[in-house]
Amino acid sequence: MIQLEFEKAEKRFQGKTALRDLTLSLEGEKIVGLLGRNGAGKTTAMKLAAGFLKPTGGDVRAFGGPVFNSLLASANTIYLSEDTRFPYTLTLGGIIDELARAYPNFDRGLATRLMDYFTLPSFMKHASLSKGMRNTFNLIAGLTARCPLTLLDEPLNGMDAAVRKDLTSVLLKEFIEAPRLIVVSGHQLQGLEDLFEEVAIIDKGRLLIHEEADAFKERFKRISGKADAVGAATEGLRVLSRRQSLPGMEETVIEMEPGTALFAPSGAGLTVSSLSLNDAYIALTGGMEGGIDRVYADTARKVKP
Ligand SMILES: Nc1ncnc2c1ncn2[C@@H]1O[C@H](COP(=O)(O)OP(=O)(O)OP(=O)(O)O)[C@@H](O)[C@H]1O
Repeated sequence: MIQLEFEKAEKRFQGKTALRDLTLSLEGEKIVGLLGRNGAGKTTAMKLAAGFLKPTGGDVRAFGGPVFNSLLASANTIYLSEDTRFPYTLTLGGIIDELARAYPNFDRGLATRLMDYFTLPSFMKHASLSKGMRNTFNLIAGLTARCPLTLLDEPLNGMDAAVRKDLTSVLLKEFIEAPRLIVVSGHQLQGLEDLFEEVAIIDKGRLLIHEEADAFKERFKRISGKADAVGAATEGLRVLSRRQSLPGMEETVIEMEPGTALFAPSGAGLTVSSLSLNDAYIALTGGMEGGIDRVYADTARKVKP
């Protein structure tokens, strides 16, 4: 069974620690969402998993050993991001030929049909594609290579809504057709959320949470209503954000301990709703209390930064 393991993995770049003490085990055929804000360390973690970077501390292992400098790991892993470039001289058709030579499970017929569907002419050069087209081609290549470990870094960046929707379906169909461990990283993964079996959240270079996606989502609730009623219902709970929606009205996001239930008295006029996975992780990794409203309020009141 495929297993990707980070054990106290650390990556420093000239004094800057991008990732620290990351211990995370991803196991089996599933789609995992690796989420985090800008600069959290997602790409660094993905590149460590791909064996593109050498950890400066700890270990990253798959296929029976450390992935860095492992030919076995390279042959069984594919990493693609919007920054992935192919040799300038190759056309898209030429890249498909090379991928078919490199990856034994590569489904060339499907890759070609998907390229036709997404209007990616095989005579075009990769470098002349638009950002969205390049990412679409990279995602098609990454999925049809059918590698046991498939690492997709921000795969839907730059795509329009229709293409995002279609490629989300491709991702699901590909997983059903050829189950494998697919790790999808990003910070804007709307549409993909329902495909994740597990989520791992990185914040400021550290692992914050690794949990089943459904259990994770269930723990976050948005409670809105009259400010005093919201305050009473959320007393003693972990409040992640609180904002005034209208004068006297409040909207609060809370995180509950696993296995606990929320007591919201009926008749208090409270609305309790679940959060999307995206909203939940944003609330969890939120910056300053009060959000952007606070910046404007402080600026208006001339509070020193
Ligand atoms: N080659 C490098 N040299 C110096 N610092 C780096 C290098 N690569 C990444 N970093 C730093 O490491 C941190 C994590 O970067 P990383 O690209 O992994 O984040 P990310 O979560 O993928 O961010 P984003 O969502 O913005 O792409 C950032 O502070 C970044 O500036």
